Amino acid sequence: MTALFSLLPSSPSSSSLVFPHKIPNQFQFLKSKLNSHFKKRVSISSVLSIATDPQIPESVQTFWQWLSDEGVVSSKTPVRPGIVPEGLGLVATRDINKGEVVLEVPKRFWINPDAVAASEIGNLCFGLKPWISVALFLLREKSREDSKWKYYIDILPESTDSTIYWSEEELAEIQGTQLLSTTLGVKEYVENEFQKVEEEVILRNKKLFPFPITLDDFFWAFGILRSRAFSRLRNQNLVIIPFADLVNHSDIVTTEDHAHEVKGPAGLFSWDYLFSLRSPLTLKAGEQVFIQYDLNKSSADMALDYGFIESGAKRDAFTFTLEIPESDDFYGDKLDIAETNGLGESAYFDIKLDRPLPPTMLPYLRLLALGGTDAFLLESIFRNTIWSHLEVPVSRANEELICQVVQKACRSALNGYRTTLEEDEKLLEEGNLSTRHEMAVKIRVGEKKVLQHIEKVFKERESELDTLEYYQERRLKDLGLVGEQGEIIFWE
Ligand SMILES: C[S@@+](CC[C@H](N)C(=O)[O-])C[C@H]1O[C@@H](n2cnc3c(N)ncnc32)[C@H](O)[C@@H]1O
Repeated sequence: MTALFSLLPSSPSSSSLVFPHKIPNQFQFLKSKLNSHFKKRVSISSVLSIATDPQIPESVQTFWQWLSDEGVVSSKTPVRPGIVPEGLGLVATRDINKGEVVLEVPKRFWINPDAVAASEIGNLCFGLKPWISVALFLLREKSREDSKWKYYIDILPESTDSTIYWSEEELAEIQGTQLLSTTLGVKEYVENEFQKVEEEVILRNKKLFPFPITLDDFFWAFGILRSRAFSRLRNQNLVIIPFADLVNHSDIVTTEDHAHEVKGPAGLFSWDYLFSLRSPLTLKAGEQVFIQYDLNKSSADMALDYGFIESGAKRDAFTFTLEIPESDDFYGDKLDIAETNGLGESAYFDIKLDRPLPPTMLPYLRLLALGGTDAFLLESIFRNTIWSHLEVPVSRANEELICQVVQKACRSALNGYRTTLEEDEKLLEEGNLSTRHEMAVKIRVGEKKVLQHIEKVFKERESELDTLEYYQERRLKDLGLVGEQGEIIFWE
């Protein structure tokens, strides 16, 4: 029965990827020089008040000083960097109103494909995927003693808890999950892209890349992009904004429109585009500024991109990948119908616990299962109306088949985990898990709950098969051949 169509684990998203590493600090020898350089301006530092905070690492103080020298921050800036549970973060220096601008960063500091194009490696990067060109740019700037972004790059983390940085042993904790297959897919993707760019760009341009770039370096850059780039600005799909990227995420924030591109003063005598960040929350002095990174990301997306997940089940999800097999007798017709209705040979359906099934999932399932005495619906005369027929049950056999196949797929996915839901819940209750282990268990719990939920939905549907109305009855009704009570009307 399952041969009718296949249910695959979610496909690796080609979007996320990363890896940690330690790049030796090539700038150590400059430090004493820089320190004396900055000491001369202690008065400005104390106005900006972070030099007096012993918790703040020297690199962050130097970064702050640089922002001050460049006119990006001043004594009026209502936030400063702080050490918070999420690593570095932005802390209010005075009470801040909801919607108030907390920082503005001129375009000349943004790191994006435009910055790459305008740089020495612009020509080399022409035609590369935007993220790859920005990754190369970041790595090159990281190695340069005279980089404009040096003080910013110095405060970037070596890694996050993203699953792409996990060891084999840590990954074993997510065995059977979609997150594992996505993570492995992403790692393979990054490795392949690295091999290509190493051969075609890095090794052929030793003058511009005179330092070794390893796969780990490339993963580092990739991870920085996945966890820090802003993507929803006007005209900007991939942009790193130094300073603004210190802002952490909180699920308390339920809107996403905090970042704006505005035109404004960007120095003493110049105007430029500014990245402007507004606080979505009212804050008291000393409280942390938070934003919402992405309302649509699942827990697995968050784990992969940012290396953390929220508590609570609202991001728990399972992606069903359905596919019209080429071996299907009606492959061509089904593909045509799917494509005419905005779907394809494969279709992905993200299912969440508290949400109804995606609206096109049942029609697509019914299409996949269509055959036998229902196959007449695939004939070309039905082509304009077929989708509306698929939006409601087609026949008992068709509906029964989809119920059984989906339940079977859920059970098989549930059997792929090393632990049961009960065992996972006990582990969480007992506590004492490392950050990554806890994340792994929560991901397993989330996926299993969604799978059990889907199984239940289709089990209930299967129990209602006798009460559903199918195509033939609807057709008879349309023709006036069935009465109000469902009785067939005969004529003398
Ligand atoms: C845009 S950066 C924010 C600045 C970052 N905290 C730092 O130290 O540089 C995003 C990263 O911050 C951390 N982060 C942000 N929000 C978090 C949260 N609510 N819980 C745990 N970590 C968080 C994660 O490591 C994430 O990859």
